[in-house]
Amino acid sequence: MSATTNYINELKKMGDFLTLSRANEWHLDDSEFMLANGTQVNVHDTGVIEFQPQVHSSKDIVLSSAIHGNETAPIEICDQLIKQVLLGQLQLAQRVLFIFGNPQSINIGKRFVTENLNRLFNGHHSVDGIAMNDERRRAKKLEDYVSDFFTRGGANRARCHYDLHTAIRGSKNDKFAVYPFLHGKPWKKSQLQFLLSCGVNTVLMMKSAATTFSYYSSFVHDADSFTVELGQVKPFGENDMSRFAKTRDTLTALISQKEVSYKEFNANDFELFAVHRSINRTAQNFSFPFSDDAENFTGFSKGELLATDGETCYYADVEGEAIIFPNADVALGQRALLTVIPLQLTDNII
Ligand SMILES: O=C(O)CCC(=O)N[C@@H](CCC(=O)O)C(=O)O
Ligand SMILES: [Zn+2]
Repeated sequence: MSATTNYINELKKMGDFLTLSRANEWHLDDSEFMLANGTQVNVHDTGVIEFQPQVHSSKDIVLSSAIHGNETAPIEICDQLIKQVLLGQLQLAQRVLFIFGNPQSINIGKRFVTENLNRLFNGHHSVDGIAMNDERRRAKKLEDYVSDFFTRGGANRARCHYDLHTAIRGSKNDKFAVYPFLHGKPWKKSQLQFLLSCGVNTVLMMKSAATTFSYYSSFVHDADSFTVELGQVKPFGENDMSRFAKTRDTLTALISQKEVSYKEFNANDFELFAVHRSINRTAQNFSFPFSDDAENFTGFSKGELLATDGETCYYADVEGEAIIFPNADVALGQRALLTVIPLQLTDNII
């Protein structure tokens, strides 16, 4: 029996695509098969599995996790959903592409192996003069799988991509989403309603292009795409999965129902923030004046020190400027801190 036939039989029996992906860190031969309920399954690579239901569908949905390998809660959520589909316990109504981004980084329990995968999308994987590595090759492949998935779905279908993460630090607003820069296109209430149903009431609106997976799908494929932060990083086995029940139930409904109705849009249900600025680390001696347990969304008074990058000191220039994703250990040239300020809804929302 070939290795591929072997893994197909095992998948049909156990539904454990996560273990299969972790056992094949950077490559898995592709394969296709059909479930008893008529769902077409395509394994494109390690960590990349597509489901197409027999019924007519209207949405092409990408659910990614493990773009950072130590962010385990989203991996567990997706693992459960994939198992339910493979074992015929969940009947899909929509096309879905699940992605475990970086199986080797899951195995080593780290954010990445050589380089942060989420800084390599939108073409940043291939830059003249910079040597390729496993994460760069993986970023390119993931772009291609997403591109192929949306292209085969065809035009005039709803496209969405939820890239699921957890944050390194605790957050005053435990769950939040990053809405990639839309280049002037309007934000969508329907997407905020979906996020709220997931238990995410806090959204940061980016104001510039990025190298992230969610920005790639949004910019290149016009998908409704978000980075979704589902609480704080924990090792496998330490996540209280009851904290993710709303997210799991909403994702289940999204992929298994023809249409899902959400609570009517009410701006008061949300806390929206505009990204005020992004501070990059450019010097070896980069530091924050606050402790490692300072939470995301902690606000600073105007004039307070936010970060020191070599000779440059950054001070809050707006009252209440709040910190997001502070990380002094990033590679030189990369984002070490985002700051945000509250955003009042404008009319650029439909
Ligand atoms: O908590 C942190 O410092 C990082 C959590 C994380 O991985 N966040 C994403 C956000 C991506 C985006 O800006 O859309 C990342 O840093 O890649
Ligand atoms: Zn992450």
